[in-house]
Amino acid sequence: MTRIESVSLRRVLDSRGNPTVEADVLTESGGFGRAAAPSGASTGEYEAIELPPKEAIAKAREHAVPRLVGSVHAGNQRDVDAALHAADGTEDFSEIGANSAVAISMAASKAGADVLGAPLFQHLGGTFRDADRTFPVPLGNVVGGGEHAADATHIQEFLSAPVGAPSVAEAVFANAEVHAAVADILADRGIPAAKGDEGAWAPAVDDSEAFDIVEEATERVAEAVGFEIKFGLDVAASELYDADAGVYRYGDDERTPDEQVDYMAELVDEYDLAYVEDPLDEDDYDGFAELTERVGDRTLICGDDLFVTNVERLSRGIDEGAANSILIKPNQIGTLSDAFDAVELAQRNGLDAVVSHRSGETEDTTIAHLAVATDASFIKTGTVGGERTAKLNELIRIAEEAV
Ligand SMILES: C=C(OP(=O)(O)O)C(=O)O
Ligand SMILES: [Mg+2]
Repeated sequence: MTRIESVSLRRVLDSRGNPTVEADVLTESGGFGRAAAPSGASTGEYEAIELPPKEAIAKAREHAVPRLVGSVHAGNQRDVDAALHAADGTEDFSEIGANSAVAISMAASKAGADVLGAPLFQHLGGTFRDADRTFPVPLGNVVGGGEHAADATHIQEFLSAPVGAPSVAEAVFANAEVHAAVADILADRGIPAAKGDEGAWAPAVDDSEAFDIVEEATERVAEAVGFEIKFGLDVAASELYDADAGVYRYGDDERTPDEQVDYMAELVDEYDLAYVEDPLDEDDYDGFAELTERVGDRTLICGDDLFVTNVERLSRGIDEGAANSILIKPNQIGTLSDAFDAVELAQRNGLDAVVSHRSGETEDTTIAHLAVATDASFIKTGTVGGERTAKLNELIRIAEEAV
């Protein structure tokens, strides 16, 4: 029923205006799925390899498409993803490109769901998925800089976290209100701001003023909506770390690794942060472990560049107590099966999963379904902008359909 009849690949635009890979998968019974690869800017050193889209498409047409067409069933995601690995033959998808792999993997999952007539979250989550389970809380990027905007904050993302929201929809709307409140506060202070790659405000303020602004915005909106809104960070600390000098650079200020751990722990307590992603460099398992030991009982310490959705790096992190949550980005590892394996390993060991977009995105909504299917605690997918609201609006629809 779900045997693959054709796989078409093309270049389309992502939200930064760069070309990316889009895949169409058609089954013999007429099931259809389409998906496009996102793309990071603050990419981790250990991520699967993204090839230039033209090259990724040519290689996938040569090696992957012949293995899939006529032999693999789109409804069996493990078989699809095993065929992609076999076609590639490397550890990091450097032959066909993780961008081709993830586009095909996600498109096949949608074609499988289409044949079944099931929503994608149900196809991925399985028939015994508990309909009563809670939904992921959306983390909304409201102020940011780093690699996502020039002349803005050093910390890459300040994330609104509406942890007390009674529903997904109210959480999504609250994040949009925090984004708007930030704009009002910036205007009151006479600070002009453009937006960064993910739609967050990117003012030329130092990080301490950004904390002040985001704290005020979340408090204001929490009071108006009547539920708790905390906030969190993606420090993206690998981008701040100067490995030669062994220090983190915040403009002219620098912090040693020990000072960085202290600084992060102080921020958690000063602002009651709900979430801290990549507080340390991607090679610093020890620093992650120390910080998790100090504040992991009251916040999530999340590994993005540290784990890159990779079960081997995650296993080491579990052994060493580095982090109590993992960021899940399917394109970091290349297939949905690999992403699922990372979620399962994390959850079996008591870590939270946080499903995430990339800074370069498309209208693709697969991650909204993935977050619900895996019972992820949080989903990080921006606040405003069409490629971000595509996922947020899909979450609202899923929540309506799933009850
Ligand atoms: C979404 C992120 O940014 P990018 O896609 O640029 O890695 C991130 O670092 O979590
Ligand atoms: Mg990150």
